[in-house]
Amino acid sequence: MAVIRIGVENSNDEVTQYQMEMSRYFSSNEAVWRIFSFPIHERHFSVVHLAVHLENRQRVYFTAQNAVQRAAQPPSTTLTSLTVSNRPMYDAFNQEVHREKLYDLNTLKELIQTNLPLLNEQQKYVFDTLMKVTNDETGGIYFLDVPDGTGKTFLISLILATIRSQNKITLALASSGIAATLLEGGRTAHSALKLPLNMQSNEIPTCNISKNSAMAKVFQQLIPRSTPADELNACLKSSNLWKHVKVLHLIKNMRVELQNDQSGNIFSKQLFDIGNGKFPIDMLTGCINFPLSFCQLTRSKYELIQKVFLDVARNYRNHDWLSERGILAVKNIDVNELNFKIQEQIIGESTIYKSVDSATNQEDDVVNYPPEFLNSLDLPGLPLHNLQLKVKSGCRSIKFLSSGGLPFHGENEILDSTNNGNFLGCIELLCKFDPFIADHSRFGNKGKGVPSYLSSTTGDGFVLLLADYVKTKIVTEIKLAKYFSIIVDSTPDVSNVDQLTFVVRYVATDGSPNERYLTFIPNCGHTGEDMEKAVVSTLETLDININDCRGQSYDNAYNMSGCYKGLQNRIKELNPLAHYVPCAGHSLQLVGSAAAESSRNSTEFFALEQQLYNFFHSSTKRYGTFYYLITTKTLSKTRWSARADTSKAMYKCYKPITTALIEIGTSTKNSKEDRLEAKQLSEKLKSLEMTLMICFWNEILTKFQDVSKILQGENLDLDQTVNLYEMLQSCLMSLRNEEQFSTFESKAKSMCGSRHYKKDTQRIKKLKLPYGESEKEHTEFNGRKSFITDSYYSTIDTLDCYSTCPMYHYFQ
Ligand SMILES: Nc1ncnc2c1ncn2[C@@H]1O[C@H](COP(=O)(O)OP(=O)(O)OP(=O)(O)O)[C@@H](O)[C@H]1O
Repeated sequence: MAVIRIGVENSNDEVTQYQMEMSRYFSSNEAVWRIFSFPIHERHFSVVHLAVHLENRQRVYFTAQNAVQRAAQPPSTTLTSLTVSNRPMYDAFNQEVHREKLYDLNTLKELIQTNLPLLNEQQKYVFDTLMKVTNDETGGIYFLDVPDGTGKTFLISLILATIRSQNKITLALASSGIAATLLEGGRTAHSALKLPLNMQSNEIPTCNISKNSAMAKVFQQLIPRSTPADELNACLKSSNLWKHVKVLHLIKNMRVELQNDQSGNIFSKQLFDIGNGKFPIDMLTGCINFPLSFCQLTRSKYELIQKVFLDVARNYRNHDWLSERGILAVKNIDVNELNFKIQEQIIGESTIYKSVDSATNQEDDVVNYPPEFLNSLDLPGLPLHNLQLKVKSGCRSIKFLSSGGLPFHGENEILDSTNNGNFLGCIELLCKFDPFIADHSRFGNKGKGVPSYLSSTTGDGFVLLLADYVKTKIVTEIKLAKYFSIIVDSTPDVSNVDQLTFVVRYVATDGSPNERYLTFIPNCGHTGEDMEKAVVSTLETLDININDCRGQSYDNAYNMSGCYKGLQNRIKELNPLAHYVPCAGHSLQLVGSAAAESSRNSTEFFALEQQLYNFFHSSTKRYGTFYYLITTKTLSKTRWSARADTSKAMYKCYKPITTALIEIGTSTKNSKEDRLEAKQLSEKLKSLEMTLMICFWNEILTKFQDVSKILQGENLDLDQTVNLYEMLQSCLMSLRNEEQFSTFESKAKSMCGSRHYKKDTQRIKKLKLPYGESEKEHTEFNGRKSFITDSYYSTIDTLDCYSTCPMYHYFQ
């Protein structure tokens, strides 16, 4: 604890005493609090522990150097600054004057015209007295000694309006924020007079009241450190100033007068009597005893809740019922306790929402005002840091829809309309089971300009909040993990906007590998340089240090993998430890694509697959009759799973497909073109070469597909990748022999019924021999041998080429 000691000359100097003990803050509120002997407002205790004294938050400003400098050149106080003519002060003054002249004169005049004739006799007297001294500019100190309900707010508002309507300035100041809100243009005294309460910019966050100043003398008078009797003597009425104060009274209770509320009248008188000390004091406890006629007293908070909020579990949905009742409490702590007790009686799961508090001036104040300190504040007018609520169905629906990537909105945003989309549909469904949300939904969505929790704007806001929350969580995890790798790829979305998908991988603190999507970057360009800018700026925005990047994985396109201008090399120039690993799944697809084009028979085989797909899908009738024969997937260059599915379907349903094609080709119910196309397809399909291709590719693609699926798993490591490749390679190589080919061949022959290769049944072309070569020197393969060499082996060799390709070495 930092203690500032000030030399003592007068032992009765209360200000010094306090400064000596605790370095506490002083204000007039303190005086009033002590005079009245009860706290007027929880957050307005004038004796406040400085941040300097809060545990673990010490702020010590004085060092050996600045203490000397401070003594030589003391900083100017708010008051002394006023006397120095400087530009900022002048501007601030003008601003204040301007602010006070902004009132709408017509509205003020209307208010005066309406309320002035309503004043009762006492109010009129007070009004006339105060307006006279204002107009005469004679001035004075007036004390309005009035009990509650006598119309002081009504009267003061009228006085303020009258002065302001004359284009004059009048300040409505109150010691607490709540009191200030009751008056038009009302402000707290410390805000309007710039009393030094700003602990952010003020290095000495105490009142600048020097020991011998006039203000210190006032404090000495007001707050003696003695017996209650001394304190009474020191109250405002005993002050020297009091003889200059003119006291005005209002007695007539306007609430009773206007509403004819006699119980209110009795209560008001009783309060008055308490104030005047007319209630007897219990000698044992020193407290006053309330008479039995004083209100309806309850013995516990629970009983009070039962009396005011009877059967709240059922009635809370009735807003009119709710708006008629409330429990007032002096302290926020009691208000919160009552709230929780009432809430407990309502059925439903409650959720705690926490505020996100941070100092706006990130550079300096983050240290002085840590979140723990900000969260500990219990400010009037603001919810607590921990807010417990029972409304969440709307948020849950948003979470459900966004996690499933489902569209939210429909053609309109009207509840109970058929085309209002998934979100309002969910709400309508919830309304059937949750009475609370059903009750809330009766406010509906009134449309533009009327805020509603069910509007698309609010919904979008929630989605953004959820996205932000998830993103922040991922970034926090990355920072905890420290090292990470990035995966980036671009692809056009459904609206044809090119999106760069940004994914990170990291090992969480529990040792599990995590792969998380972070963001989409639209239209960032396709060159390595463009991509580099996008990646670097994204990491910067997310406050992730690129130096902690240990890996990069992209597809094998040149702009990504290029060893000079590719993204991988550019990132490596920034951080040499960011090793590049090409996408294993993508490498396999590329090898597969090359193999599919390695021989004429392979190309024809995949073309036939596509033709069959088109043929069956082009007619709904055909599709309806034969849908079970074919896969619904069209071939894709990059998605090999589609090819694997189609080949499998062709292999498994070879017989039914050929039969169906023959049926279509011979039935006169079909058009000539369809019959012709079906015949051509069935002939192609029944050829020995195509049937061999079906058997062979089915075997290969099934293996590729299995490996590809494992390669896409998020828990795969590089060792496993290399093992998988090696396994696939040895599988392929085990197929590369005539014996294995014979197995495929006999299977194909039994499937299609044909025993001959096309080449063997065709007329042998006469060869054009180069000059000097004889026909004997030239060996012509038969159909089988040609197929093995040109199609079977060449496909296997192309597939095997990954073992020599650079990607494979990367993995190794
Ligand atoms: N002369 C008047 N004519 C009509 N209504 C009046 C008059 N004076 C006061 N009222 C009404 O009486 C009610 C109580 O007045 P007001 O709130 O000004 O009293 P108050 O002394 O400030 O009360 P409290 O001490 O409880 O804050 C208000 O509804 C106010 O509009």
